[in-house]
Amino acid sequence: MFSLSSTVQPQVTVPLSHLINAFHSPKTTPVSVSASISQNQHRDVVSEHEAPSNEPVLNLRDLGLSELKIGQIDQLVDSLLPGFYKDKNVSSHWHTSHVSAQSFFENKYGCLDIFSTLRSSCLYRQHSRTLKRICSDLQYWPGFIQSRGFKTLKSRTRRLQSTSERLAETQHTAPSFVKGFLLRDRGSDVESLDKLMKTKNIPEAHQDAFKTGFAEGFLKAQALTQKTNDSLRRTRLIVFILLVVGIYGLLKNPFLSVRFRTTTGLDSAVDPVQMKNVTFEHVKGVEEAKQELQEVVEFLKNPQKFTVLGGKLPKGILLVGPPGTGKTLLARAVAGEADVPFYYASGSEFDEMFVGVGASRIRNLFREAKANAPCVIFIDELDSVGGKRIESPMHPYSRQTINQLLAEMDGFKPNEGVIIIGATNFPEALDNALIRPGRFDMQVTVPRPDVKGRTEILKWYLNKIKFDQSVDPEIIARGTVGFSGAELENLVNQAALKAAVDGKEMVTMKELEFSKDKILMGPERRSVEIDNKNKTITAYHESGHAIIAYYTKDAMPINKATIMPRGPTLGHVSLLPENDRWNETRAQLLAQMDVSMGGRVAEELIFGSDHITTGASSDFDNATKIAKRMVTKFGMSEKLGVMTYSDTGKLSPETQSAIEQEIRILLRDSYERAKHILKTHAKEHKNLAEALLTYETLDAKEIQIVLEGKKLEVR
Ligand SMILES: Nc1ncnc2c1ncn2[C@@H]1O[C@H](COP(=O)(O)OP(=O)(O)OP(=O)(O)O)[C@@H](O)[C@H]1O
Ligand SMILES: [Zn+2]
Repeated sequence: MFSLSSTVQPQVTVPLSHLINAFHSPKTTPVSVSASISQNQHRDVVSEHEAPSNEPVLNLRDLGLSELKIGQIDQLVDSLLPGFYKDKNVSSHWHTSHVSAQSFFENKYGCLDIFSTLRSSCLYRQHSRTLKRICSDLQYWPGFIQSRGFKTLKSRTRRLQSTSERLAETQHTAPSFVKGFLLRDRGSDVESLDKLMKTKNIPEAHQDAFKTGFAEGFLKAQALTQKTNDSLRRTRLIVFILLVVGIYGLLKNPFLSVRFRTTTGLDSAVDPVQMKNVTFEHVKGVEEAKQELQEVVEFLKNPQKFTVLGGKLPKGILLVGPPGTGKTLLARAVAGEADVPFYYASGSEFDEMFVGVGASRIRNLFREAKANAPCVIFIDELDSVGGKRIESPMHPYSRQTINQLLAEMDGFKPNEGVIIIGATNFPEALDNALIRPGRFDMQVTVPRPDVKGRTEILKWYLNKIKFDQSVDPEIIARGTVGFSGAELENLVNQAALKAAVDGKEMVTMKELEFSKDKILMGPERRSVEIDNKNKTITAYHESGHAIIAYYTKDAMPINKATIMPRGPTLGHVSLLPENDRWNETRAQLLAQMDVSMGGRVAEELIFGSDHITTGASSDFDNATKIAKRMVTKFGMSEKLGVMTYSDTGKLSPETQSAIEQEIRILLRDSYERAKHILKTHAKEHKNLAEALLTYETLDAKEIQIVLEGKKLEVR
């Protein structure tokens, strides 16, 4: 319950008229002041029952006392009633703890003990003796403070039951003026304060001042609580309004409402996202896919136009392609182009351990989509919901989820305007039922972009950053065979970060090359200490590769040579295909092998056969793979003919040894060709190795300058 009583003063209604009446009514009922006052008995005196609630509330101005300060009460009382406290026998055990006394009082009466509060907050500490006693007495006055607290039915009945008993006790135990109040309320004789003062021998002239002193105390307390009360009411109003507005917003806001509803598990739903800002313009390098999806856009724009002629559009389109090639982007662009809602769901969201949850989510998704047709539902990672998996302990209800998906897809008519686009990296993993006509019956391949596509994607993302005019996106595109759109976006972003770290104003080719190498080969290992001997070996090894590449007609053009350690390598030479190679010629394959051999040949020629290193092992791997494929797959061996040998382990020993023999010959010949070139160009080889030792990294132009025997400009 909403209880503020411990921190903020609750609403107070002090029946001041009682106090004032007591001061001024000359009632003369005999007084019996009890000497022994028990705290518990006193508490029990007061009950909610007896609290007069409609009494007029006086304010300070009515009494002409608005200027009187609380601190003055003590003085006032002391001067007016010198002997009053000395002989008043107030039990000292009351003062043990005003905090617990107060909470005890509250629990008991359901109202706040304002005197105790006053006493503890200001008076008690400052006037420990005199006012403490006054306040102790006042504590048992029926000054009612209606606390907005927590009351149990039990405690209330208990109070009601015991009221009469307690009143009886009061007559013997309560201070006389308290009793006066109580008894007056019940129509009995009332003891007046005047009488009390007479028994205490207060001089007549001082009695009025004494009474007003008490009145002032009450009024001060009331004024204070009234003020607090006003601000409390205002705060409550504001909190209430905020609460109402908050709940309303929660239900109205689509994003929040999704979250709100998804927390309820079974009732989860997905809300659409309007995709106005994503169009086909944003998807680069996948022209064929865009063309195929164009008709879906037309359909979404005007479903009737298509169905009038009896045409049937696919319900489901499957986008197939490697990760990061823009499948999600394409689906968004379809919705954006058609300006219809886009419902995104990831297959893994439906993969639930609990029975029915996945199926229920699918149901909700389709229900909402149908209500908002025309629209696009996109299910990413379709294989994780629609895979051909047998029910396993990990996915106990997958079958149920697939069935629900199939049922939903079958359940709406083609012209309803709902298009489901699924995306997967593994179409072969999909359940056959899903790719049957009437379901995901249109497949669109989204391949990795070719060099033209990569150039376009790089240009697109370069245009979003500051880059130098000398940047040639095509060079980067040529060096990033196999990169997806997402990887190219990342490359440009990393280059921008690198430029920022280096304090550059623009991104140049250097940063782009840097981030490309970082993605391809891992980060630079600048901290690695490589001794001069190893550095020299690496420089000659890498320039060996470069020289072969440079002087072999069918080798790919060199892009860069470096002896900067990166990832697991100590250096590398990168070559750029002029185009994506869809086909490779025999000469090109042999050239690749020769370039691979260049490193080891260089080591042998420069340092001697005893000083060759282990650094060429991956070069040999590479060369061996090419040679093996030439012999067993491409029919490029005269001896073994145009036959393919897929499982070499199952071949006859003779064939196996013949294959091995052919591979060995190819590798040996390659090694010899490389040796010949390096011997012929020993001078260039040496110059290049020295340039690498000096500059660490050389680009294509610089390599050419060195090999032409020109001097490199000092960088
Ligand atoms: N062809 C592209 N043109 C422009 N940006 C692209 C392209 N491909 C990918 N991107 C960028 O990469 C991000 C990731 O691509 P997206 O999520 O569409 O790939 P995906 O094929 O759906 O990948 P996944 O299979 O991992 O879900 C896109 O948001 C976009 O920024
Ligand atoms: Zn090498």
